[in-house]
Amino acid sequence: MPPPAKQAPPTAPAPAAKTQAVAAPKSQPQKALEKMGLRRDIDLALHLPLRYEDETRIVMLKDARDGDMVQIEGQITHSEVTFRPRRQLRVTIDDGSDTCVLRFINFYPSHQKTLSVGARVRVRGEIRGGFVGREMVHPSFKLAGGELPGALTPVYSTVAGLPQAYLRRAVLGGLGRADLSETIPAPFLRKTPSQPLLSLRDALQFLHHPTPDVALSTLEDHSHPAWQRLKAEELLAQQLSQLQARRVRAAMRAPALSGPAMRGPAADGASLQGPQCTLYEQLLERLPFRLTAAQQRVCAEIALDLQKNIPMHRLLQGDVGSGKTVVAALAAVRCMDAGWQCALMAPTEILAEQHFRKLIAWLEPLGIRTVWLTGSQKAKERRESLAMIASGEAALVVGTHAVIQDKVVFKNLALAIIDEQHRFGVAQRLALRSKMSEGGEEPHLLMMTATPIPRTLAMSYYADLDVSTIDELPPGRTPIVTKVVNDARRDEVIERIRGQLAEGRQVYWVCPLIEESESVDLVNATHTHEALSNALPGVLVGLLHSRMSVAEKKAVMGLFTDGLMGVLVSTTVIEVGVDVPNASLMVVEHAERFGLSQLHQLRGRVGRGAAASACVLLYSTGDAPRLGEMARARLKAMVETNDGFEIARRDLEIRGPGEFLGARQSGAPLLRFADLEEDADWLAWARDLAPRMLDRHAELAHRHILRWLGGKAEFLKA
Ligand SMILES: Nc1ncnc2c1ncn2[C@@H]1O[C@H](COP(=O)(O)OP(=O)(O)OP(=O)(O)O)[C@@H](O)[C@H]1O
Repeated sequence: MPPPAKQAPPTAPAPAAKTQAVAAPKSQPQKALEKMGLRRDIDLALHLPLRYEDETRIVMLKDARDGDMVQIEGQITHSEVTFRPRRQLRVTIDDGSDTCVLRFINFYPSHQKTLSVGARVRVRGEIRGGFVGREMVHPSFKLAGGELPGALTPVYSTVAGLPQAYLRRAVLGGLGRADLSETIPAPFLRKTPSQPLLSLRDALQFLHHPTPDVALSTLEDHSHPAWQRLKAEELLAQQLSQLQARRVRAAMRAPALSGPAMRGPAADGASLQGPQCTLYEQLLERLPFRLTAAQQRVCAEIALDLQKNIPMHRLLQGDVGSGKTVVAALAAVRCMDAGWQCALMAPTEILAEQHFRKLIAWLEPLGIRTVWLTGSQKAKERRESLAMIASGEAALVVGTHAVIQDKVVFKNLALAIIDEQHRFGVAQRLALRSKMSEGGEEPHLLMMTATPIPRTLAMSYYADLDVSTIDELPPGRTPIVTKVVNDARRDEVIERIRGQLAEGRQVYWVCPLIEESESVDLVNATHTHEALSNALPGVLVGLLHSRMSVAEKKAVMGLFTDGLMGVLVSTTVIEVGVDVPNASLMVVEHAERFGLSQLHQLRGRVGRGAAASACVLLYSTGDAPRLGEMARARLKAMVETNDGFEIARRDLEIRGPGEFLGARQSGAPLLRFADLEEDADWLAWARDLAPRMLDRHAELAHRHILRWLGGKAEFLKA
């Protein structure tokens, strides 16, 4: 451990920039605090210790056992710099009961000065049985004297550039300044008559600086009353904000899309069900398949929402390949039947393009004008698209986030469909809402995701959304067979590719990186592309990665979609949404490096047609004798199940909910302290309290939400 760097004594964290006339440049620790999201006093106060150190007691050396973390106090009796086995400072301390050697491999002259013979010092570290007696290696130390602290010393999680001592003082400052006044109305300050809640101030004071008599296990397992208060607070904030979001939405107005306004025969003149047939009916009639029962159910749920004059906020979740796109298309034509416009956005251009291709194939024959809008488009084409959107000539707009840019003005937008919503942050969703609301009316929102969320999580995190689930795959799909194969057996895999190609099928090969920047031993997409091209003469092998230009990507994807390319080597740009039913084999290289949900998404690119499909997960252990435990658990789960919900459940088990939802990115209010299952009682308490608080103590409720959500609470204003 290097010697502790000397830090300038931290002042309290800078006040919010807004209140300063001239913003002073931020120091590195201040920047680090911001990076950790510790901006407001309350954020600092809620940054709870990872663990504690006990500096409240001095232990006599004779009572300390090897392995104990102890604080001792005594006199330095000997100090020397030795050079064997290497340069180090060795100091002997005597506390009257025994002696101990303090060893420092890295040291500064200041160490020698403080630890000079005759000095009385207070030292904290782990006692070990050393080669020549008991020792402490790199203990912390200071001159003896001064009172012992009355509380345990907190140790916080931190980042590079933010020393523990600075963070401690910042948290202490935050704790002192934050508004911790009571927000829970008095009658509710207990879960049961025997369980009154501590005040938030007392709870936080205690958790940051617990008295030494506390049973540490109650802090570790969060059963301590101070922890209970925090869990209750947090769950209440979550319930309040979700309920408030629902109420805000209920007060908003959206166009009620009830009766069809646009009737007429199909554009090609073929009247399908007589002249009065709606676009919805026409599209259904023209689909080459029948909707599954699950698709019919969710279509009905959406239809019901669209008829209301409050905006729909619905999450459509379904496993990979479960047929969400056609549900979206049917929602879109419902909207057009009523004479309104619809927009569909995807997070990447490849995905947006896939949707565009599919949708024009379905909708153009019905005479529906669909336009394409992305950032990379030529100015002229873009101008034309914008004009058609503004005039209403375009009934459907498909694109990337370019759809929510300022220049886009809709004539009458009624429905916005967002694919893979977890990739769109809350900010983008809000931009969409504000941009599209006109004359006090908001569009209906349909968000689609192929990462199913386990029910308990969905209920808690997306309680402000309604959730529709497609829990059934279209008929005739043969389950994908998944094999985990050591990278040493690559040749066999290539043989298998030959077999698939001979049957007229196509193959994906996915690699994690495109250049050898992160790890020299990583086989990258470029090398693999070269190797496969050599191994498969006469076969068109394509390469797709995120650093290619949009036009290049489009060209490669086009060749693969049209069946002209046999093998597509790719980085994870194809992870979601790509739909080429003729592809029957997916090879994932370095599968051990991918997350479970990501692997499932990748596997979902095959098995989309009737052909039997397979997924080969190539793994490599590098220099290690075997794979790490988590990697093994992921690969095992992939072999054992094809069910996206089960995969999501296991992913949650392996990673924990924060990681699972992509925490900050998702913008969903995640729980930091409470656990939905463990704290079911508090959840019930919060559910019961939230509506009463909003009705009768609106001011307190608002303060409570602000305390926990900060800026994110903006959109909860009525
Ligand atoms: N009811 C159905 N019967 C048969 N085939 C269907 C049905 N619904 C959709 N399909 C087809 O199944 C394939 C997958 O559908 P779609 O692309 O809509 O799935 P998705 O849920 O969006 O999948 P992903 O999340 O992987 O993008 C498409 O080729 C689609 O035409």
